[in-house]
Amino acid sequence: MLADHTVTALDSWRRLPADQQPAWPDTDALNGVVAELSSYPPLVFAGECDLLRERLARVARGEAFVLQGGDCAETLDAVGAEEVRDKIKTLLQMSAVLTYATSVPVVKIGRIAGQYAKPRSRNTEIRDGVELPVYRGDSVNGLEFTPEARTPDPERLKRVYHASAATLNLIRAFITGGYADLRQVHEWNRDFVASSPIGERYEDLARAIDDALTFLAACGADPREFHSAEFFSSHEALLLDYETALTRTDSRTNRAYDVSAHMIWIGERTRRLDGAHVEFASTVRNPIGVKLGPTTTADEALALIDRLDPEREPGRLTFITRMGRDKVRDVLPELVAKVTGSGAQVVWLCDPMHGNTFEASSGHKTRHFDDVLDEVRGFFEVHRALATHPGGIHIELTGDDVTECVGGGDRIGVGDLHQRYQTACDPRLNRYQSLDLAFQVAELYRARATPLRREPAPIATAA
Ligand SMILES: O=C[C@H](O)[C@H](O)COP(=O)(O)O
Ligand SMILES: C=C(OP(=O)(O)O)C(=O)O
Ligand SMILES: [Mn+2]
Repeated sequence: MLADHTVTALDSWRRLPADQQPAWPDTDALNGVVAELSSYPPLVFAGECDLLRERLARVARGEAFVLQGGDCAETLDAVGAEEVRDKIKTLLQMSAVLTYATSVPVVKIGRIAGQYAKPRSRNTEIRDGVELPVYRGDSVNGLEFTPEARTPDPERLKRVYHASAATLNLIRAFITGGYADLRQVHEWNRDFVASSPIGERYEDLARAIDDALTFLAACGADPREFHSAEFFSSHEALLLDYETALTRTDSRTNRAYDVSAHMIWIGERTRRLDGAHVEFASTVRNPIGVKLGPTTTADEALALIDRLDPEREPGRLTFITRMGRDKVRDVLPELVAKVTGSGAQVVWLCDPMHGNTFEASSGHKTRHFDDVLDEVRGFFEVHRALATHPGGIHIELTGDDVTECVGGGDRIGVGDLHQRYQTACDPRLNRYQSLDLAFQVAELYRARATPLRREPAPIATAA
């Protein structure tokens, strides 16, 4: 179905400034790796990318909700079955909460199976007077603070390809092998319920889902309907050599697809209109996301639509806004109003993580659960006021019991951060905080349709 990679059409980005690319010490070595990757099989199929685009089109039309989540930075040593299962489990539990409470389909997209490259604020890091290149994700260099580990090594790109393939293989096995069967709602909670109020709240919901499934079965519904779920992969398309090497021309349509993931997104630091990342994304047919930070102007958003979604095709373009809790209510309304006014039908997601990062007194990079929730609340308020669709959330999370973000139902404090601070880059919500957030988002979604001001009902008078 997929023909050989044709270099020429896909290399138009090379003429343009490409921000955040590693300083690979040996260009020949990089080119050798790129040539090898270009001959590897696709990680996902073009038809699957099309399916996600159709699912996202429903979201753009206001008929479905997106849950996109996973690590800030995946690491090559965390591709075990347990790690992948626990992330999937967390996303499935969140999705069950959201689906049940919102009564709309939840499109599940992992930041997974390819999320290995990081844009950074600085090029170097100084520790005890020693200055080394900053960690840029496992596809570029190692986290360890040594000159050897921090030197970019293109061989890592091949390791990332294989790790992504292994992760996708596990995901496909879990999802189609019955693990995502809705009748497993209790199973996903098994190690959680006794110990926590959120686990208990989830268990109540799982019982309600069970009852609903029993009722449907009694009505004659086919239980196989609930056997598997749809799950899609995504990552930031940062390293353009890697993404180009994994781009193939689909022989059905003769269009190029980046077959490293179903959806790719452009980060806040690389979304410049005259830059290489926007150019690359414009040449592939996958659903595309763009992160929009607080300095984004409405004109920039409209120009991004012209570049990335010239045909105004619902599902093609997703704006992932990450304004910060203190700015979302001021900045987002104009963007949403002007984009909607232009007639474009984009998906709006809220990333409440990246605008709310701060350094705790302990020195840890962290986020407060209340700030995360407040940005989501602001996002819902803005969409409610404009009668537009709050399409979903984009979260950094893990299935592990980490202590990286403060607050939330289990009240992690700054003094607790050192206990299990395991992230390779940004602080993630742990499983408890993620489920907590899902319950709160579900409530916000349910309340979204309520008019802001209710006029008193007219009193009926007898004729
Ligand atoms: O994940 C996002 C960015 O890569 C990350 O927030 C950058 O962090 P830095 O400011 O520590 O470089
Ligand atoms: C780098 C990231 O975000 P942003 O581009 O929004 O800063 C990220 O999603 O990890
Ligand atoms: Mn991040």
